[in-house]
Amino acid sequence: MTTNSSVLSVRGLRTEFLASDKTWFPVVNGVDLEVAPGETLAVVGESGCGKSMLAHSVLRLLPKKISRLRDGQVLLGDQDLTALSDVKMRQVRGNDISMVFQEPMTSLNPLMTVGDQIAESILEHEDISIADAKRRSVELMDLVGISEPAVRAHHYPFQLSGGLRQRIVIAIALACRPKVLIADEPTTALDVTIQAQVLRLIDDLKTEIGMGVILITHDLGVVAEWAQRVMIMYAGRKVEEADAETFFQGPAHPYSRALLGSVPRPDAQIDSGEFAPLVEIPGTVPPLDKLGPGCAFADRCVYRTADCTQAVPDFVKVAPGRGVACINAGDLS
Ligand SMILES: Nc1ncnc2c1ncn2[C@@H]1O[C@H](COP(=O)(O)OP(=O)(O)OP(=O)(O)O)[C@@H](O)[C@H]1O
Repeated sequence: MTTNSSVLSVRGLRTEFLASDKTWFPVVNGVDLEVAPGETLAVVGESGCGKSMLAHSVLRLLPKKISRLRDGQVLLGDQDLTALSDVKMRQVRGNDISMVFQEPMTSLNPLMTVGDQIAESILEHEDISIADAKRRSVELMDLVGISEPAVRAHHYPFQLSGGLRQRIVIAIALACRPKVLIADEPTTALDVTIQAQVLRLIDDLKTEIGMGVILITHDLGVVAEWAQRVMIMYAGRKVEEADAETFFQGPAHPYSRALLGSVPRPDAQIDSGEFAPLVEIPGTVPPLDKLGPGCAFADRCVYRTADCTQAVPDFVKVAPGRGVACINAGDLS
């Protein structure tokens, strides 16, 4: 069972990929998470840290043959999604859990008008007439910021810009009023103004229908504005979790600190009125199939000590809703 306050509960999730030498290596490694109704949990980390694979594992959309869900539970209410048949899992997807991917074309049918695609999604989940579903699809298009929705409802995906297509995908994802929405960089293709509109839309609906949101993003500005809780991933593992306010006041993991140092912040304004330059984190995320025995961040960490390369640090809960996986976290200045 999920806890009373959670709509989705992930326990000890481990997903593996097949390396070129035919051995399996973890890309999601023992991850736990909880999402409450009406809450946005931001999942943050550099490219290749396993954020998308975490989302794909929850939805059981992993590429077959080269990847496998090795361990763990994904609890939606009292249902463990890892134990469902493929048929049952298809009913859960797009009904109880929806996902918005980075690339909208992967989610749209090129041979159907966008209005019909939204209406079809509504009809799958609600007992209303086709005419009402079409009317609702136009309303949803309006809601996600598409001008002239009644006209554009008759367009095919290829006739719309990338940004408009992404808004259609979001309309489809929200049409069934899911319990959980997983949004993987949902606004990457959109300009900043539209990005804020779309995030506000997700936020409004989240509050209105008590949906839990997992928001995967590289953008800490987006996290600060829209997320209540933050989970930082590095090399397939959860390295820090905190409520957003606590996190921004004082991130506990050296990686989180480095990430926060790498974004321009209004409070970092320097005297000339310019923003302080970005601080890059030296090095890159190591290949996940070649990780050593210690902390995967050790090579890039300014707080590294000899012990860091001995063993992978445990994720330790330091306060309710707060945890960190760093043996030196308590001593960072
Ligand atoms: N198709 C694939 N084949 C082999 N390995 C893969 C594949 N997709 C992902 N991986 C492995 O999974 C790891 C995590 O990838 P994932 O896409 O989850 O990262 P991410 O944090 O979502 O990055 P991004 O922000 O760029 O989307 C990669 O570093 C890689 O080792």
